[in-house]
Amino acid sequence: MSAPRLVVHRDKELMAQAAAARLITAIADAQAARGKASVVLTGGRNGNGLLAAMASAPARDAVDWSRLDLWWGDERFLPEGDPERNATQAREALLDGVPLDPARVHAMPASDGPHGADADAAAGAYAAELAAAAGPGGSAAVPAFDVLLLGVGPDTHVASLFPGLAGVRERERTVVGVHGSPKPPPTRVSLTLPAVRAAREVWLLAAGEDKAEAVWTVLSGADEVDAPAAGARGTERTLWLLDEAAAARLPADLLPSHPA
Ligand SMILES: O=C(O)[C@H](O)[C@@H](O)[C@H](O)[C@H](O)COP(=O)(O)O
Repeated sequence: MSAPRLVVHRDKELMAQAAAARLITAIADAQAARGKASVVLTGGRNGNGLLAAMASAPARDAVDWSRLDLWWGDERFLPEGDPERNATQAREALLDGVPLDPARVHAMPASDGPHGADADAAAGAYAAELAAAAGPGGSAAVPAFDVLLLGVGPDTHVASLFPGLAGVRERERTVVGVHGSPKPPPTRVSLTLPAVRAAREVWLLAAGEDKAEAVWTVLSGADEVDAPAAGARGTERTLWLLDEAAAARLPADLLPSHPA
């Protein structure tokens, strides 16, 4: 397992713009190599900031949007169209402005969907959708995601996997219902770490001084149950995309030799 790579940018705006350019290139490279690309989106300020930066990126349409499969790492379990849903925010930031194939946009179920208010049933349905999409190159249960994005919470959570809670301890299922989330809303649906670790590349996004302790905790060797971001790694690469404020607590030996 290769060590995580860090890239530190001047501030959160530049981090979002650079991450957007990096994602555009990664998608275009995957599509050139395999004819399609599969990306897992994340919610939160950094995740949505990246999508907004993609929307205005000069190279945006180097992506063949019609051959891009989009999934989510987690979702707030709310009614369809709720402004707090990650899918709603992603559509506003980018998705409604690019020619995606709707059949390739896999939003997690809403709380007023076919599973009603049963987040565990919604999680099971999303796991089945992932398994149906898993082809050659993927694990038995999820597609071979090219890039899986994760915002990192100040408590080191990623997706809706929170320190010490049941979701981060899950080792069999790929998607779980989350109840009692410390970050509102309390009910969510989330990929688990086994699903995260099936991705070729995992990119962790952290900007702002409120993330500095979490970044230091995780990169200093914390256990994944205590610090879920510590369990987020790709089969080919794990990349931390930071700004200087979020990297401020890192000792010199953990910092990249040259700031980006
Ligand atoms: O549903 C969510 O809220 C996100 O998926 C969550 O995992 C988010 O990525 C982190 O909490 C970081 O959020 P910020 O970037 O806003 O700090």
